[in-house]
Amino acid sequence: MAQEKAPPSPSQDLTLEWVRDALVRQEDSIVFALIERARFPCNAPAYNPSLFPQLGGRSLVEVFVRGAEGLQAKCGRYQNPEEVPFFPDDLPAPLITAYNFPQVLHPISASVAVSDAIWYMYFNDLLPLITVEGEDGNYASTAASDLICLQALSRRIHFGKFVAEVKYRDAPLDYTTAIHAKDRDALMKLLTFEAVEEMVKRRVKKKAMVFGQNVTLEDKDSDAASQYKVDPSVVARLYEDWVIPFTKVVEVDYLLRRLD
Ligand SMILES: O=C(O)C(=O)C[C@]1(C(=O)O)C=C[C@@H](O)C=C1
Repeated sequence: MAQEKAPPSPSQDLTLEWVRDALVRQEDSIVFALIERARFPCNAPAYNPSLFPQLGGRSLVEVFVRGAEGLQAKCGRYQNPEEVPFFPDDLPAPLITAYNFPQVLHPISASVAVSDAIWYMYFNDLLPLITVEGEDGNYASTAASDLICLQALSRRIHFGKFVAEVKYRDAPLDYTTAIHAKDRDALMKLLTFEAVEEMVKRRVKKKAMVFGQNVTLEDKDSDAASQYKVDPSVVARLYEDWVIPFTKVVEVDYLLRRLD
């Protein structure tokens, strides 16, 4: 039986091809997560910090994400350098011995994060574009779907650290000059590949069409089948306006501290 081969570990194989393959794979997780979230209406009460006084001034979704991160921290999630929590303060220590994750990033990578920007974008910009207005009371399921979306987006965007590390190793001299000059614009120029960005946007739009179509047993396309569960152009816009720009900010922030 044909099976996907195991992914190479980043320490053996830290190439631009490897990190780009990882980003392509993560597109699937993001598109599927958005499709799942879009099953529910907006469910605004889950995001209102003053609705449930027993939550101490936090929204239900914030309580959910903090609680989930606490549990996952105990189970070792954040020992993996690919994972970045939204609420890093006060996370409990892991209960298990650390797995020996390959340490390919510079230690300053732990201080590079754009979690606040992802959080703000997700709730204020993206959710209104993928959900219909209204509420159905499924606040916990909605918050659980939000967590999956947020974690998938965060992993993808913070993967910029690995992309930046590869690019630095491939052309240390070019990058060193810009890093010493603290020249964000020069770094941004060095790491930008517009043709790759165009391909990414076209591919995620296509994935939203393929993964999000309504499947029927009719031979002919019915109206239902031609509607998508998440608007493919919104997924393309998510990448164009937020995912790719945030990934590039992570890359620049990482590179600026790469020689500390
Ligand atoms: O593939 C790369 O080289 C990346 O840096 C990733 C990425 C992206 O976020 O998709 C970001 C910047 C480049 O211009 C192209 C693509």
